[in-house]
Amino acid sequence: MDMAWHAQRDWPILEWGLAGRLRRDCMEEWTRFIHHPFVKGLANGTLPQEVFQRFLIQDYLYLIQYTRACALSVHKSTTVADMREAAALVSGILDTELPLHVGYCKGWGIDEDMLRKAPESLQLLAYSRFILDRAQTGDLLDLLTTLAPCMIGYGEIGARLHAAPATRREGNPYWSWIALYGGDEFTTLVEDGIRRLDRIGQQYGADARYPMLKEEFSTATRLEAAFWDAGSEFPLS
Ligand SMILES: Cc1ncc(CO)c(N)n1
Repeated sequence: MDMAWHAQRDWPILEWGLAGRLRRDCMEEWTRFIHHPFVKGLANGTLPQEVFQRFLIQDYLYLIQYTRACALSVHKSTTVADMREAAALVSGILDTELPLHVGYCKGWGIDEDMLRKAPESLQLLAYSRFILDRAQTGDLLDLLTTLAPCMIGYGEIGARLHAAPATRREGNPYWSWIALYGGDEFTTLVEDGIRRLDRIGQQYGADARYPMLKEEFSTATRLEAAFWDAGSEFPLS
């Protein structure tokens, strides 16, 4: 029996609509992102703790920049319904995800002061400034397309690792990370994001603009793949 995880069978919405088309057309970059050695280290628990800590610090700084870009999606919305949806995502990150991240870092011995004082890595600078550029110069569709690999990719990684028989559960220090991104709450967020991208795509003429959208999705995916090494510049302590 084939035990491998297939989006088509295990999470079909991943292949649906505009997001599905972009993911398929950028499969080479996508594979490098979601099957990165860092992800394998999370799955089998062999990733060195210090490497994970340095990554978490950069990821916290990333979420702040990501939230600033999301805030611009409120400004770019042209209907009150779209504004509300965008604003809900901004408060969701500020009130739920960021405090969770701070609590999670504390469990790994990283306090808030360390988070605040940490220098931004080149990977973070490149990725966040790319997102903020698309957020400032593009419209709502450019922005949501640029933000899509982040949300969908972590959702797919979470779902894959959660389901894979090869993933170590007991005694794996990274199981809580896997459970978060493979859990129901994050899964629902990703599914809402996939539907929203498709709806905005239809509204904003995605078909005619597809080459540019593909470029945005592809670049963001390459930057996600590079981001696994975001902590590598900075030794702890
Ligand atoms: C770099 C990165 N991409 C995606 C996510 C998912 O929120 C995250 N926390 N960090």
